Amino acid sequence: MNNILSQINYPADLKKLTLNQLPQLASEMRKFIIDVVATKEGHLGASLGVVELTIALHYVFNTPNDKLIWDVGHQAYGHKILTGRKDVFYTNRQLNGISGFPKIDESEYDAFGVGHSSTSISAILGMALAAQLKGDSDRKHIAVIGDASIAAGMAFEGLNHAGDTNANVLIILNDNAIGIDPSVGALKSYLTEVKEGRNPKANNMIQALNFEYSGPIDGHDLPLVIAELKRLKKKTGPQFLHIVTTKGKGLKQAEENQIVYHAPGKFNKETGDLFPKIEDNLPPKYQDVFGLTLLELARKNDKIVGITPAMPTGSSLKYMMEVFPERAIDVGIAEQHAVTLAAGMALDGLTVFCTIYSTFLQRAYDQIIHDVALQNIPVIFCVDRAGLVGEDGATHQGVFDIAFLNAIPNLQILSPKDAIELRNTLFTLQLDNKNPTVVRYPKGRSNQLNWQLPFESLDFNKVENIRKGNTIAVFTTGTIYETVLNCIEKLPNKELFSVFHFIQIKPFNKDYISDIIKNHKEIIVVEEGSIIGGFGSVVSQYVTELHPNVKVTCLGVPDVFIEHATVLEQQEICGFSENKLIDFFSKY
Ligand SMILES: Cc1ncc(C[n+]2csc(CCOP(=O)(O)OP(=O)(O)O)c2C)c(N)n1
Ligand SMILES: CC(=O)[C@@H](O)[C@H](O)COP(=O)(O)O
Ligand SMILES: [Mg+2]
Repeated sequence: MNNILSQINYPADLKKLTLNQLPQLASEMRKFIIDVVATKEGHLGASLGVVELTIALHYVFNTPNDKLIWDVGHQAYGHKILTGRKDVFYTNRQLNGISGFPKIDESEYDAFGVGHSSTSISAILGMALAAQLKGDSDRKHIAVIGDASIAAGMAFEGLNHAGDTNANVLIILNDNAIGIDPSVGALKSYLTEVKEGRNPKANNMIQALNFEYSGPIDGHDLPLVIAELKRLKKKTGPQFLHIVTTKGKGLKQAEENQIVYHAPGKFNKETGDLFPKIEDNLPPKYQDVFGLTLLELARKNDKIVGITPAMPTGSSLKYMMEVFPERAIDVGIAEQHAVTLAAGMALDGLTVFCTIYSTFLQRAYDQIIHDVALQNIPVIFCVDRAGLVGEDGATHQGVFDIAFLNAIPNLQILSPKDAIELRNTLFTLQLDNKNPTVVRYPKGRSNQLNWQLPFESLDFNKVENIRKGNTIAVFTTGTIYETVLNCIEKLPNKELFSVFHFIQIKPFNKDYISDIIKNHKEIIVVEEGSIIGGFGSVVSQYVTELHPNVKVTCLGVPDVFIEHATVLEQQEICGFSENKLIDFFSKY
């Protein structure tokens, strides 16, 4: 029964409620979020944890005039529901539906687009300083940031600057002691001690940065949170409020199993139980091919270490962490640190596998260039979620890595075509790796049930001729090769097409291209990455140089941000879904 929520579409409606009605609204909002996420999927635990805070913020402040930024934004479902998107919330993360993250072009209440963590303090400070410069002293500026996200370097850069201003900013630390996986680091220990009243220096760290600190308070005590926000609203200068919440609050299973219920997939909305997963006869996820193979290799090679910035579960480094906790490290949300830490360890003779999602590796670009490639340090970067990622959408696409990595000297870039090749790539690299190397693999499952075969060493320079045709050479790299091959086998004119798989994108095997060109008139490149600067660009560059009469056509991700949808829909939009490829090839 959404008796109160049914009357609320905007904060103005919320403000008409009495304080006594708000706890009932909180419980209706939780039920609404659970009902929708149970069937449509998405991020659950974080939004359940901030229902009271969300209500309190929109009750006390004057949004959208006052600026409110949610760090990462995976906890902003309640915010979306209270700011005009309740009726379309069922479209969350779907094609043409609302985004799973705040987005400035979706609503005037979304003050800043988010998805990657730890940006909120800098952005809100920017707005607060802009207001000051424009002579607006009334506007308020609030950023909500989690305990895992505040530990990142960028958040500290923002705090350091904000504390040196008299800007009207309120930073709210939503401390639930967990990120996706349990929070780590000395800051986490400090916050735990503050919450438990064990730290005699309690709050000094924030106060030392010149913030007025308040808390820790119970973030589920709605009257208390409202009273505190009202008090802080009257203040000027940098304020910091520390609230303590429970991730998954209100759904027993989500509170008890916070890692799984961060984004649980479909579940029973009445009981909260996950639907039983029949995973026994499914091929492995690529992340598990990485995680389980690394563990297998680490058992035999004691030089192997693993590093993840805050994604032990998502990257499956957790398997190695369970068995070799001292050799597999979660550094928290700290991609830049992870890369340079890897450089330090590798320089001392360790075989370092640093696993980072493609989208989050963007944050460590300078570290890859300056700390690793420039010094030719043989770190092995395992770049997960490389390619289209589906429902997380534009902020999380792993489609730029080939383009941004290709420009870096000394780097070897590998894109195995399937699970077995990924497994053998990892095996080969730990035998003897002299250069910094990137191994890319996508989100989702492979198609190979029996993938744990005896290891084989690979020659990465070899280009594999997977199918022989007589006129057109189709070049692919990575797992998209399979879609390409399947399409070609269905064509009436299939005798035209040869298919080649390049596991190694860089250094590029240009000698082999000359061989291929002797027997083909034209080249088509298909890749699951940005067309501009991607694998196709490299092919075009060499072919134009060496064989200017040979035509090269590139299919890949066009020069636009690809929004949330399923991966198949995104492939359709980009023009390399099965249907689109069949249409394309059959015109030859
Ligand atoms: C730069 C970056 N690295 C990693 C992630 C993946 N990620 C999304 S949410 C999250 C944990 C956030 O934890 P916290 O800030 O404590 O928020 P909570 O989920 O507890 O509300 C992580 C690691 C990200 N979004 N951005
Ligand atoms: C909010 C966020 O950044 C993560 O939760 C991300 O959605 C994880 O992606 P995967 O689901 O692919 O692990
Ligand atoms: Mg947290």
